Amino acid sequence: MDKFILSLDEGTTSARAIIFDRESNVHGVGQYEFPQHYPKPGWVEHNPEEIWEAQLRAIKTAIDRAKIEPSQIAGIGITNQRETTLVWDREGKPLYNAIVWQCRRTAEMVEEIKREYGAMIKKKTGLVPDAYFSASKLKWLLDNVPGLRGKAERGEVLFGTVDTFLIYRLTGKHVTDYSNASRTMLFNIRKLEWDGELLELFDIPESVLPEVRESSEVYGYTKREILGAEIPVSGDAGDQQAALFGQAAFETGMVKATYGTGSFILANTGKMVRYSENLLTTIAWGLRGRVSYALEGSVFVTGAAVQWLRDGIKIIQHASETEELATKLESNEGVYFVPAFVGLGAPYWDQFARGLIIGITRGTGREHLARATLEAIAYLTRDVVEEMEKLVQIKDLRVDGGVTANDFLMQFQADILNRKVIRPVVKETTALGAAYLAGLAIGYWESLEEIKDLWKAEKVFEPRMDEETRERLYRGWKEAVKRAMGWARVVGAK
Ligand SMILES: Nc1ncnc2c1ncn2[C@@H]1O[C@H](COP(=O)(O)OP(=O)(O)O)[C@@H](O)[C@H]1O
Ligand SMILES: O=P(O)(O)OC[C@H](O)CO
Repeated sequence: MDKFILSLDEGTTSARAIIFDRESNVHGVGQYEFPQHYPKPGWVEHNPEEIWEAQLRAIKTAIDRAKIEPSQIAGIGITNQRETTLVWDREGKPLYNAIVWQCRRTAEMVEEIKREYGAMIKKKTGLVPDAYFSASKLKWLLDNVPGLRGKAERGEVLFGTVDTFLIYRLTGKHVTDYSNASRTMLFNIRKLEWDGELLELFDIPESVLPEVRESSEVYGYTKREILGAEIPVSGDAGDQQAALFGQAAFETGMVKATYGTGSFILANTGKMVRYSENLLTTIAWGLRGRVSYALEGSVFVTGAAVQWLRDGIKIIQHASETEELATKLESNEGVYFVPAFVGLGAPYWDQFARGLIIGITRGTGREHLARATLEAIAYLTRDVVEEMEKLVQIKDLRVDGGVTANDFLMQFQADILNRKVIRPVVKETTALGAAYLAGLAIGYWESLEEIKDLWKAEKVFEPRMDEETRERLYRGWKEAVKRAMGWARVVGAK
């Protein structure tokens, strides 16, 4: 009987499950959204039970649609929204809502820590201190959830990112992988261990931490009552690292951009730990006794700005309408939109920036806002690629994620970068990367060479904008960003 790999892609807004075969064809997909909770301005939470339910339903739907038996699943790969912080007890019961990566509740705490310890943190973890990462979120939980610290000190609390929570529920094992650990701001990326000094700084008891493993190995087997079969869970990577893997970007200098809720641009730097002032150094994966590193530019809001046009100000009904609206105009006519809803990530790292639309005249309409939103996504990517280029030579950009369905944006991206933008045939690169990691651990795929051969381009966008236009547009963007920075401080908002 044919065997398949099941990949779980637990994202910020929905949980997906995808069944792949050896040629990386998709046989079944299940996807369910779950609620976002915003208890206060700038705060973002998920209910872990809602994540779990969505993920389980997605698994069952994917298996049904693929018309296979659970016993035909050779292995399971897990990939996840990163940094989002959960605590639960030994029975697997959540002790609070998950604090989502976008949540700003610890921004002030991190500003203080950054002033004194910024350089030390960057050296050890590769990260620019920010409320984005798990460390301050976990400290907040231990300091604010009644009784939690006491329980933690008695060894009754388990911490983890979403991968760890799912693996715990599926197998009963408390583990994570190098790529996810590298996003906590508690993990030493050179020594490959939890860092004592950082644990002390954030006041985190060691007993809550998961064991850190490679991204491709058997962590445990699914409990029989869940799927009626004991299936090895054998791959785990943060979603952006998994996408780099799924794009077969195995060589130094290869770059991918995933455009979803936010955008995440990663360059493989191989064995080299490269530091950039305004980018993150992160672990790409641990595989077959070797750790690979990456440089990352994390842009917090891109596709979410398109969602805001749809659900916030309601000027469109479907995300795809932005393409038609944008192409009604010859140019942006001077209108720029900086979607700094939760501050700005790479390369600006301004926790207090806020969204801005500038250049509005009486003639400004929906099409200008749509175009400015799509253009912003491309400018934000160029901001990151320019920083990366200072350290690695970049040839072209492999792209994936929901937003890449937008051909106007992909062409504009190629134009504004003056580089080829390549979209692959398999769009589910993140899930595919996790599937590959799971399959490599159990011999479903043998080698990286085999995987490289499976990667195929669907469309190549060639740059065709003249230099004068490109640089003039980009200068306008840089000016708009300056005006958005620090705004929450100006108006005294938290
Ligand atoms: N045709 C399109 N043009 C622009 N944005 C789009 C289009 N289709 C989807 N999106 C955006 O893509 C995002 C969803 O992409 P996805 O990769 O599923 O994100 P995530 O994994 O972060 O949940 C949404 O924010 C949506 O607004
Ligand atoms: O859920 P996504 O795909 O937007 O990814 C979120 C990132 O992992 C956050 O670092």
